[in-house]
Amino acid sequence: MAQRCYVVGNWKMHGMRADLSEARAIDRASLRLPKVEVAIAPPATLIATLRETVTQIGVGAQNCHRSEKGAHTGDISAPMLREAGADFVIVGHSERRADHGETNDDVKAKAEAAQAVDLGVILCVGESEEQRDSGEAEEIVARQLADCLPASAQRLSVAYEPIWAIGTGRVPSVQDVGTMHKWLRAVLMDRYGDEGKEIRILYGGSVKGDNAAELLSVPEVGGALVGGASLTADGFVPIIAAASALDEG
Ligand SMILES: O=C[C@H](O)COP(=O)(O)O
Repeated sequence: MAQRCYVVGNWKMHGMRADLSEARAIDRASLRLPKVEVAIAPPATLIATLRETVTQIGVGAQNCHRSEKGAHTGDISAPMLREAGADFVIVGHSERRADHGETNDDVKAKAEAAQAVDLGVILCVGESEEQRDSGEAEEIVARQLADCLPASAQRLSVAYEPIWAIGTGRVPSVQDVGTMHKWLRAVLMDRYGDEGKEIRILYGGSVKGDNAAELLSVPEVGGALVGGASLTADGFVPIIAAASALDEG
């Protein structure tokens, strides 16, 4: 069965209670666009409230600890996120790798911790500008993915996010996105066999209403992980609408 396109907003360190009105508007719009699976990952402080606020869209977290509990001041575990109302968690975002020194081993452990409590996982990978310029982006990102993959494909999605495209307004060519997604699909099938065919591979990095249709129509692109443009209904709904229109086309 063909899966719905998955469009996920990562609010990063943005969002106060007042911003939930945007999430409500996105939720209402999503009711009119049921062919697309929509979700928002707000900051942890808003997960429980967002869960109670929306009815159509998924609610996720942006990180979890690799352990279930313990002496880890300031951290939040996967079971805690689940209890707060999260459906999924993003792991391995390049901002977490850069800001908190997360390694591929950490990312894999976090993904497995999330799966252990039946949270969906969006596992992020992506190359730096230097790696792209050196002509080795595909090999490097495919290896990064192979090193991060959890033992099971349960509720797993992957997000390809070239670091140089995040928040910059720059996007790779559709050819480059297509080539990368093909490589990532090969890694997933190599690891999980036929199950690897079903894993959605999202594209992330400067997705907006005006480039979403083009990016989402690339073969093997199963959705989008959206930062800045997901913070408002005006920015996010056109992306969801573009995904919905593609499905009809
Ligand atoms: O997780 C989302 C990405 O980092 C993309 O962010 P952006 O849409 O602001 O470029």
